[in-house]
Amino acid sequence: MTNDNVIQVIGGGLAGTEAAWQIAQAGIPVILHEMRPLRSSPAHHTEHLAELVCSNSFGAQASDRASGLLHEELRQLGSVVIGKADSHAVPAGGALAVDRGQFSQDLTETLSRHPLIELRRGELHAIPEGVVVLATGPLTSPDLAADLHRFTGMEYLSFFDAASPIIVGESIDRDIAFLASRYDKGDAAYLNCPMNKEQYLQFWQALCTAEQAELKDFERENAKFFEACLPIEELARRGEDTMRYGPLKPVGLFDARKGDFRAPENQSERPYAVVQLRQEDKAGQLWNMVGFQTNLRWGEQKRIFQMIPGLENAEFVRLGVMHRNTFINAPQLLQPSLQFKNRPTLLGAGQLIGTEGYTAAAAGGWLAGTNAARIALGKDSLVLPPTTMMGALFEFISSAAPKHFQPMPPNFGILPELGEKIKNKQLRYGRYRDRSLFDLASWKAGLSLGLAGVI
Ligand SMILES: Cc1cc2nc3c(=O)[nH]c(=O)nc-3n(C[C@H](O)[C@H](O)[C@H](O)COP(=O)(O)OP(=O)(O)OC[C@H]3O[C@@H](n4cnc5c(N)ncnc54)[C@H](O)[C@@H]3O)c2cc1C
Repeated sequence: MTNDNVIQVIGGGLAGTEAAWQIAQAGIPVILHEMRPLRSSPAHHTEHLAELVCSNSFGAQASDRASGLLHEELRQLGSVVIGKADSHAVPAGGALAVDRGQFSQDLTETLSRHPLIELRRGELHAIPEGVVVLATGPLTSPDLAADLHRFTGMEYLSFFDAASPIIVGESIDRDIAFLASRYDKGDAAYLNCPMNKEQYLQFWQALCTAEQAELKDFERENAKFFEACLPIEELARRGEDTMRYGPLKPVGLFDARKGDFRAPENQSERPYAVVQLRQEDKAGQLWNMVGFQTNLRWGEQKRIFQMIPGLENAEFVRLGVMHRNTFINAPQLLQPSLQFKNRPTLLGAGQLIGTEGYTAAAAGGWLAGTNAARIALGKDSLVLPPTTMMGALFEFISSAAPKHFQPMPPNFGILPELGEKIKNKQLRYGRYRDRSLFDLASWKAGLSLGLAGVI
């Protein structure tokens, strides 16, 4: 590809894939650089674009939830990532979960077929000239990270994130595990492993005393975890009941083989704790352990997770791992258009700029890609965060941290009614009822991790 107008996107993860697609759809040629498979990150396993490194879920679908709202808006904005997520959805109650293999393979093929996209395999060691979208994620390769460090003159921020194990479906004991979605929402999509009190307490004790994998530099700096994705052993250490109020909460789950869960005589059948498994692939051959991200030694993972009723003979195709995720201090370095303040032709997207999670990465990729195309086309006005949630978030950021952001125009995107409600704090989100708008938005959609360093 020789066109002078060509835009370079670095990183073929969730954000880079979306950005490259939006640029190409705007009629601009784009080179998408992806270092895999020539060089892999510690968390990726395949050579495909938009690989999901841990859970296969993009979060709740309902449009009054932060993730669902972003899904809906991204759909309307022509997001290729959410479009393909819809095409490869697997049953997951009220969540948008995908067959990760089919999803990433389809995106790789779709982008490779686009006449304006050149998928170039190889690691970039320095930020190139021209219009560039930087989307190398939380595990940016060390050379490029050093170049970015030189360019920004600022230290990275970081936290630790972990991935959970995946189990072969046939090795799960279906006489014990039962199919159900919490509160009977949607299809009975999850496999649930019920525990009585004694089983739970033994399991809890085992987790509290289990051997951790080597933490290397993690220990020295007193590891900060991402609170929305804590390792299961860290939850266990926080108290006997913490897991029962988190991923193992027993409410809304009942084994239909035991009768009607609403009947008073069946109340005693309620489990003390429940481990949930979410379907990984369309065929239902693989299941991932929901909320079981972990940094235990692999031998310990097998020993302890096989204590879970129904998983006594579980065969693991992937075990949990933990990685340090780094990101830049976005509020100090970026404009709301995602352009770097000191080089407007360079844009950032995805978790590199602090937007944690698959859905948020796609949203940032959409915005950075759209703006990069507009810059290359010489358009003078740039799109600001266009979705309701992003709009609400940036509005909030503007008022909370005026020194870091320009005020947003009163534009609440394409679901204006919801946006207004969020802005006026009228809309509360189920389990986040007691939290502020900032907490809610930061968890799902924002530049919050960047903000955490400055507010
Ligand atoms: C261990 C772990 C567990 C996680 N669990 C979850 C979860 O359960 N749910 C969730 O929603 N989110 C989870 N996340 C976060 C999620 O993975 C990210 O938010 C999301 O993938 C970010 O998308 P991205 O495009 O910014 O980065 P990525 O998806 O990581 O993509 C970045 C891409 O850039 C490439 N790259 C890096 N450096 C270079 C270079 N120099 N040259 C060329 N290419 C390069 C990488 O190979 C990669 O393909 C987890 C992250 C980690 C690390």
